[in-house]
Amino acid sequence: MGYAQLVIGPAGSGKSTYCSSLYQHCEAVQRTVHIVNLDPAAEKFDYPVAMDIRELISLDDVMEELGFGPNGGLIYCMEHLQENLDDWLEEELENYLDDDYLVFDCPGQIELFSHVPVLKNFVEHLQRKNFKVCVVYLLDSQFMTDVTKYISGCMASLSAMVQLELPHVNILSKMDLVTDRSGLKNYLNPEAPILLSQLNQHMPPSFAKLNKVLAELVDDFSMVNFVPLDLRKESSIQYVLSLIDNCIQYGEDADVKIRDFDEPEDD
Ligand SMILES: Nc1nc2c(ncn2[C@@H]2O[C@H](COP(=O)(O)OP(=O)(O)OP(=O)(O)O)[C@@H](O)[C@H]2O)c(=O)[nH]1
Ligand SMILES: [Mg+2]
Repeated sequence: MGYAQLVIGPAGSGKSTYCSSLYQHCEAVQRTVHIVNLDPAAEKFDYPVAMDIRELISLDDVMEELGFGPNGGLIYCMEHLQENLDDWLEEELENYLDDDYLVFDCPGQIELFSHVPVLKNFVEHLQRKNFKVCVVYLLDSQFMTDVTKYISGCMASLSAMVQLELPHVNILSKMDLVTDRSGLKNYLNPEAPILLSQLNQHMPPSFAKLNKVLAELVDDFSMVNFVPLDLRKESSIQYVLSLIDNCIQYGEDADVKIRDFDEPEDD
């Protein structure tokens, strides 16, 4: 049994920075995680790269040789990854043992978790290999400054939940940039009436009906809740990690084993 986080979210939401902070945190508490780069366009890393999609295919080559633009090129690369799950990924995974914990740093194009089945197939492959996978969706705290941006971020998260059907943790990243925390609660646990009134304030009256449906969707499902993450604080990273671990039952199996072993048997 292996464990995995699939770190997704809009471009620039802080995925790679999260991965590197997580790596450092784990190193400090003497826990091993392996960070995998799944972004064929990535150029520099603040974490040791355990596996790298660029060894399979690089965006530069695809753009140069096939004439794709950056976004089309990225989708091409990810589809190439999908076609190579049985060889490239399979071979790479052989380097990891049963209890290993992998963190996949994904590209930021939201197409990847809205309508292209690549990540879905990727995850299914991991599951066949006995990995327990949790989606970690990052949204930049700056999205709170504009409720219309925020709701689109929620929709993207919902779409990942629906498409990937996995345990899912939403994170509001870059909390160090938030100075005014007064309205924070409304964004961490959004409620329909508040969202609705804010949306209506920001959009022309013709959107009222749509706003109502959107606000209710986010609220009704109670699926979109965010956990704030402030990378300056070890306690914040620790808390987020414990939530994710809990979702994939990391550590629980080990506990059970110890308990089984310790407890005397009744005759
Ligand atoms: N202040 C602050 N800035 C951050 C934080 N996390 C990331 N950033 C900055 O936000 C920018 C984007 O961060 P990345 O980690 O590269 O974001 P990403 O989601 O990996 O971006 P893509 O891979 O391009 O989608 C960088 O300039 C980071 O320095 C944070 O917690 N606080
Ligand atoms: Mg990145």
